[in-house]
Amino acid sequence: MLGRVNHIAIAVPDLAAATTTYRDTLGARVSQAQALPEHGVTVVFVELPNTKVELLEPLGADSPIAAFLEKNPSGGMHHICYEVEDIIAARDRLKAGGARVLGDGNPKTGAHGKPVLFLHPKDFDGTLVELEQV
Ligand SMILES: CC[C@H](C(=O)O)C(=O)SCCNC(=O)CCNC(=O)[C@H](O)C(C)(C)COP(=O)(O)OP(=O)(O)OC[C@H]1O[C@@H](n2cnc3c(N)ncnc32)[C@H](O)[C@@H]1OP(=O)(O)O
Ligand SMILES: [Co+2]
Repeated sequence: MLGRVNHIAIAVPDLAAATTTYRDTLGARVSQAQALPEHGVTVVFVELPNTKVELLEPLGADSPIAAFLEKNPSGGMHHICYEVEDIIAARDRLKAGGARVLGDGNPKTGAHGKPVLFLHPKDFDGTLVELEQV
């Protein structure tokens, strides 16, 4: 079911500072910031030869990453995104196996304009899993 790792996400308290760290200190290519109000975050992507790192900071009052940053004020690894060919088939197979799909269970459009879903971290070894249909 799983394809490539599309991105690994790091939640940060200050996206501009984290962008400077990756661009200047680490010499990486970093995209322009994308505000995603429907997801409660602003993101940039660090472009790497074999995958991407998504840096994300809260956007708005109800950001889903606010509690994470309260527990991890310096930031931290937030989720891993795997590519799938058929996100509905993946969702249905996972739900049939008892996994919790977050939100209303229907895919939303992610930062890449593709359908995404999130799976509860408690069902996947303490790791928030995002699936992106490619
Ligand atoms: C889609 C746009 C973009 C893209 O790539 O295209 C993005 O990736 S946007 C990313 C931001 N959006 C999301 O993360 C949506 C899914 N996330 C959620 O719905 C919440 O963050 C949730 C439910 C995973 C956690 O919410 P919250 O922290 O408010 O709830 P709890 O405090 O009740 O947490 C429950 C339990 O899970 C642990 N937890 C929370 N976040 C994480 C995490 N990132 N990794 C691992 N574990 C996590 C939390 O510590 C609680 O554990 P407990 O032992 O009960 O304290
Ligand atoms: Co993501």
